[in-house]
Amino acid sequence: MTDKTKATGAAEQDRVLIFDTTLRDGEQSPGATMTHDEKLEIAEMLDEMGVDIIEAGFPIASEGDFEAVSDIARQSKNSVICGLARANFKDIDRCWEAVRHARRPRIHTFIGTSPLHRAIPNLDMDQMAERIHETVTHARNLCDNVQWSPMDATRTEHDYLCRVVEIAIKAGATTINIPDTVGYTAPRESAELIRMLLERVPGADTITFATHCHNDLGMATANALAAVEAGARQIECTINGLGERAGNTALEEVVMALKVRNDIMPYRTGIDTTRIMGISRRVAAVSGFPVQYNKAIVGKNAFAHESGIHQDGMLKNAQTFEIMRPEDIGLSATNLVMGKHSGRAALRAKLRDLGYELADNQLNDVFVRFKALADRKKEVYDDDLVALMTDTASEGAGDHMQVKFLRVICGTEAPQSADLILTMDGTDHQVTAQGDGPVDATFNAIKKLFPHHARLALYQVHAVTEGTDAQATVSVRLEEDGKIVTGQSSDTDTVVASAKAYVSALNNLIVRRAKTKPEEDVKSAS
Ligand SMILES: CC(=O)SCCNC(=O)CCNC(=O)[C@H](O)C(C)(C)COP(=O)(O)OP(=O)(O)OC[C@H]1O[C@@H](n2cnc3c(N)ncnc32)[C@H](O)[C@@H]1OP(=O)(O)O
Ligand SMILES: CC(C)C(=O)C(=O)O
Ligand SMILES: [Mn+2]
Repeated sequence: MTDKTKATGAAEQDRVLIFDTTLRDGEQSPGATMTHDEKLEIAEMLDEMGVDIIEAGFPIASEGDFEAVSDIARQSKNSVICGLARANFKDIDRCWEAVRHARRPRIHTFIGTSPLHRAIPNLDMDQMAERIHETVTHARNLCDNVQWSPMDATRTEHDYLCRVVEIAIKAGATTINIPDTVGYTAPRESAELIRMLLERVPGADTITFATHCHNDLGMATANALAAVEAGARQIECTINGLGERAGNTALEEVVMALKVRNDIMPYRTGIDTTRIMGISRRVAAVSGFPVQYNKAIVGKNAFAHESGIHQDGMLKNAQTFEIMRPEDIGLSATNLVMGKHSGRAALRAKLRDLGYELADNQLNDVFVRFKALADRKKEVYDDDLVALMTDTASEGAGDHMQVKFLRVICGTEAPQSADLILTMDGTDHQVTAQGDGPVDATFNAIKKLFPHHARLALYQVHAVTEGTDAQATVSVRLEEDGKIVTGQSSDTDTVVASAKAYVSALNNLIVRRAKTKPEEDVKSAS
């Protein structure tokens, strides 16, 4: 074993560590905020799929971030749990307080080292070098697993970059991450930078180099892979490439590229690739960022063939037009067409393919919903079933209210109006309200029955499948006193889906209030 493999903890030189930052850099995408429970769920899925390091959040950023990182640390099984901290003792202490609950904690501290970024905290080169020495030393005194990042490394002078990387290594950093913060580099340059650091920095062979790329010029995956070929052994990435601006390197892309082109990139990851589709769908749902149809690996069209020559080739030999098998990323291997004549056995098999393992009583419940949907739709597609499962998961047995009846009058003559019956704690309440459009009228009706001050932070609709009988999935995000809750629902009627999503968010809000306020306050607030 070489010194380098000792430092990475990897058994062999060909092992590339996967560092997922969906919950930190991914969540920084404007509008991608996830709730506490959603973060825990995604972290569990990341852990189970074999992600080596999960960056769970930025603990100093808010109480919510701190709680999320602490709880993810507590629930972690195999993954290293990492939190982000700026280059100051307060951030680092707060980060340690959160990650220390993990079986394998890591502190990730960073500072911008390029000329543009050095000007922000107004530090000259020497002062910044001193700050790096102090903060990495402090982090290392708390935790034996410390990652340091020179933010905007790809626009930092090489001599200065070598100098600060050496300081961080001497102060005890075990991983040095080289971020292309603004997605500026290109593959050859990305590789040369890692090679240059490995050659010039004393001690570089004792730590792991990581690559952290952004997709501003569409090169995040290529840049990350180039860095690996030059010696980086940790790739920082996010599910679906979620992240600031144009996003980060997509986990599914680098992992599948290393698997499919192992002949020319002989590196291994520890990822169970059959879980890719499941987590991609879940991250899309909870972040409210749908995956574009032609997205590599996880896009709806990634394995779809419509043109005759392609279909002919596929029928004769799938390898003619497919470089990987759909099953490898967890896409349905069976070709069961689901509709109103399907039974429980087919539904169970189909849901298993989609990543849902159900007990008998759960299956019975889902089957009733499936039949109701199949009565309204000719064919129930995989995405319809995923929407159905998401709906089932977001409805709790202890929900305070449910939509019982909704009739909306809409059309060219304003105002539109909604007749609504909500069952609230077992009692039906009826109301009529008007609004600017059917959804506005419906939301006004709900608000009349359940007055509140939560702000509607997001209302998003997308069609689950094609066709005029397609289901609509609606996501609603509400914000109250800095706390965020979401609700989701699907229905072939967009307004019904909207009403149910709004009510689901309000049910979550009630739970949230109960967790943060004394009993009496909760009652009076509603
Ligand atoms: C490239 C990246 O992804 S970096 C991570 C970016 N992520 C985020 O910013 C999300 C979370 N951030 C937040 O919640 C807030 O910005 C907080 C809580 C961290 C800080 O909030 P505030 O104290 O109000 O500061 P604000 O955001 O206005 O400005 C950032 C401050 O941090 C300083 N700073 C920024 N980066 C660093 C760093 N790496 N090390 C030390 N200080 C830093 C800035 O100089 C500025 O301080 P100043 O106001 O004294 O000049
Ligand atoms: C905090 C750092 C690693 C970052 O996200 C970036 O530079 O893009
Ligand atoms: Mn980043």
